[in-house]
Amino acid sequence: AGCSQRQSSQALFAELGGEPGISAVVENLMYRVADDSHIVGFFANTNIDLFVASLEQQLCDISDGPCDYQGPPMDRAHQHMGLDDSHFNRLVEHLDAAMIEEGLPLRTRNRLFARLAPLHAEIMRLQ
Ligand code: HEM
Repeated sequence: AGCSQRQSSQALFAELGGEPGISAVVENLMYRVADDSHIVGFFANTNIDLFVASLEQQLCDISDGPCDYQGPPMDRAHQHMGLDDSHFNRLVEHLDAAMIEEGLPLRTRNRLFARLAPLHAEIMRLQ
């Protein structure tokens, strides 16, 4: 019981492995996106280095890490891309698979998804 109490009070950022952990997950995610013909087209004109840096910063920020997300709000960042739930769910599946492969336990993955879930409405707002 002592252990789980300590674990539940640990910042999500630390559970994710800090910046190296987040960056490993994001890199793993990008290989999966690159291999997925259902969504890779959205990134055709994207500067991947900038995208990766921005996503890492956002994940650090929402996991209570020492970062301030400096990118555009999620509705503007994704406006008029024609995204629907099939694209969103695919990205979430890849993110989960990436976190599993990087060794993150269910509870950590679920904690991150709980913080990403509210972004769904924002991302879909201007489609
Ligand atoms: C929880 C879901 C998502 C999160 C947290 C997220 C996060 C981000 C972030 C942080 C950026 C960078 C904004 C910038 O600095 O310019 C971004 C841009 C982008 N996102 Fe997402 N995104 C999500 C869902 C999706 C989905 C489902 C797709 C398509 C399958 C997608 C495609 C893109 C593309 C193509 C860009 C780059 C736009 C550009 O080239 O400037 N995103 N997203």
